[in-house]
Amino acid sequence: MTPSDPTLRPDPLPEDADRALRPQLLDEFIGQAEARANMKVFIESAKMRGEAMDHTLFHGPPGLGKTTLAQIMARELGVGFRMTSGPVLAKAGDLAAILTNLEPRDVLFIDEIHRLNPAVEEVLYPAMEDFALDLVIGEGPAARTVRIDLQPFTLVGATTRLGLLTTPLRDRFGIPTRLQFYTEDELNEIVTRGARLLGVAADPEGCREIARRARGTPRIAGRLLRRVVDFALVEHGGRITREVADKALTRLGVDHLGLDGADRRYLMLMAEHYGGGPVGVETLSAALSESRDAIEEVIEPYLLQQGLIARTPRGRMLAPRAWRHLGLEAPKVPGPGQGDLFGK
Ligand SMILES: Nc1ncnc2c1ncn2[C@@H]1O[C@H](COP(=O)(O)OP(=O)(O)OP(=O)(O)O)[C@@H](O)[C@H]1O
Ligand SMILES: [Mg+2]
Repeated sequence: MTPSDPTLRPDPLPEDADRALRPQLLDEFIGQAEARANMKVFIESAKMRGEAMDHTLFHGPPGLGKTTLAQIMARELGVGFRMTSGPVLAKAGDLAAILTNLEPRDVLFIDEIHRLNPAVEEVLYPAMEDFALDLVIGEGPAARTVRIDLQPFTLVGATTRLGLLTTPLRDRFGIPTRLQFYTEDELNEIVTRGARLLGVAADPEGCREIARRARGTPRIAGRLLRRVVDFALVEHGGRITREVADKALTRLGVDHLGLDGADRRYLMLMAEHYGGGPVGVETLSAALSESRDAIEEVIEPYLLQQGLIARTPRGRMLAPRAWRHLGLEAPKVPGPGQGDLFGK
């Protein structure tokens, strides 16, 4: 396969420094202790057996390390890494071309696997199960199926929306792995390591402040670190202290819980216009001019994890913690349907 192949898009790295901060080996990867310990065993076992590792599905909110772990897997297994994504694979033939070009035991990474077109997904079933490709030759009554054997390979899928995967696809992954938001301590380690790799002087309290406000997400931690470095260099003599981090993050609109402008707009809308809910996601999407996907994949998971909102069958609701965070008084008389949260 040549680099000009449209299905082999380059790794989406927004900034060069991203590459420098990306852990290369399982032991450098901080956090996700449970997933990492399991992966270590599965990788070791596959190497001992000399077989392709079982198909693995990473799911969880954006920026938690799905792509990074897929690359680490290939490196630790000592096999090739091929990368594509659901929306890029338009036709069954696109995927067939990639599959027939794999070397034995290669890792094929399909990002956004919930966005595969159904015709492409059908090709994947026999490929995953039997390492085979079923080609239909001819049309009408003369059509017949020819089976082509593939090299054994490991499919690694990544998705932010597990619920959108079809059951047959989901069932074919032997190792489904959910990635969690990172703890403040883990992010602190990531930020400290990042500062070291970027060669900037940073106080422990400075790193801690960035970690606390990174929304549980390594990608955000890396981005905030780079912005704080900018402020530190230009306005504060180059050293990251707690004060510098706090000033920089406040200027960037990141509050003490790590919420950004989009998060606060979401919470304020619910508080000011809907009395704390329940509000349907479509209503929120229209009022905020954000896509429903962005709301469900990017904004809500962290707000839910932080106990700022709750999902109920009738829609989203603000939790008491969100009212306190916004500095607003929660309505005294629960609105209709608020019994779920206020213990009616
Ligand atoms: N455990 C970790 N330790 C250090 N850095 C990490 C860790 N996990 C992720 N990162 C960094 O965070 C960034 C985002 O990671 P990655 O691209 O793997 O996320 P993702 O889950 O694939 O996100 P998306 O869903 O948007 O594709 C990368 O720059 C990576 O270097
Ligand atoms: Mg990714």
